[in-house]
Amino acid sequence: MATENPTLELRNLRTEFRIGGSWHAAVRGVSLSVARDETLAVVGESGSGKSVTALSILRLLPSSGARHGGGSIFLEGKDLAALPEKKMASVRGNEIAMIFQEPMTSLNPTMTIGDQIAEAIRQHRRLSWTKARAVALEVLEEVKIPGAAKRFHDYPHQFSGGMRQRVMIAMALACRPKVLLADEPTTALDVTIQAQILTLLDELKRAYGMSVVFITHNLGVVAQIADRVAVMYGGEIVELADAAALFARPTHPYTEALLRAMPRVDTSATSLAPIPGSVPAITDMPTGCTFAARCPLKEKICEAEHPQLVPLGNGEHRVRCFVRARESGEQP
Ligand SMILES: Nc1ncnc2c1ncn2[C@@H]1O[C@H](COP(=O)(O)OP(=O)(O)OP(=O)(O)O)[C@@H](O)[C@H]1O
Repeated sequence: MATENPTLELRNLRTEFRIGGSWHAAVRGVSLSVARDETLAVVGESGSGKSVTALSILRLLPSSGARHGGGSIFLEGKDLAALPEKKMASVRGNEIAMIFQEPMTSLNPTMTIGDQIAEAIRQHRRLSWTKARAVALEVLEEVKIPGAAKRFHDYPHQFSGGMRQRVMIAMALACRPKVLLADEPTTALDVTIQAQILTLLDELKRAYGMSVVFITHNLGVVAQIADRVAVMYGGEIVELADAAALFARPTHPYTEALLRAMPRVDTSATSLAPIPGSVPAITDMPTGCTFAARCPLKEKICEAEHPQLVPLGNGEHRVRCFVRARESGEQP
């Protein structure tokens, strides 16, 4: 889907891992774009390639056993895949920041919260400790930590899970990145705290004019935060659409199955429909459609040929499915 002047754009990105002496792709030709002020949710089951896509953008994959298998990663037109490592190091944290599911693993338990944020700022900006601490306090206030000035001197274990995630967000946003990659940042939190963090991220995105890539397996979270959605399966995007269009007209059978597996608060239905089968291993990718083995609509062609991501109607909605494309009159 074309986004005008995207901040971040992936074109045909491919990432491979070496397993048992040969290379296998975990990200298989992913193209997407995210504009300023936009939240793109990347959704899919465990193993569908969401995290590897995010780590590939930051070039944070292990240097042995993983490789860039092709494609480009444009940040405001600059191809990160082609940058020397030294320049890439300054992009990380400065222009693109990332937050993860479990803040405790990223925080230093022996250092106060304030000093950790100040240190993160000093890695990218030439500021004195006094100035960096002042900026750190400002960002702690921006992420709405109550009594920020006092909590500045506390250690990570003195914070609740939700407050620790706010600290991680403060640290990520301290250098005003253009892009925030958020990998399941609310999964470990209870629903109320999760909703508060999603609201905070949305406010910060607007305030700073950021682009957010939000990775989750939870369509409920997608409904709360996303402007657009990329559904991933088997290392590929299988459906790409505006969030409203995706929920109104889910088209790929995998998206439909994800929606059926999603708990709902607006109906009395209590039974969820788990998706039978599992995501294929990267060592065992089928030649045809990656979802064919689990698909209720499967036809002969689905096992024999690989479908392309084709536009439906006005092109804002795309799907990688022979059957759905044919139904809508498109040729995959
Ligand atoms: N270091 C690695 N070496 C080999 N294979 C890997 C490695 N990291 C990830 N993979 C494989 O790449 C595929 C995609 O994994 P990825 O972590 O991106 O999925 P995901 O959709 O983010 O799932 P999760 O929500 O569990 O993180 C999986 O099949 C996984 O086993």
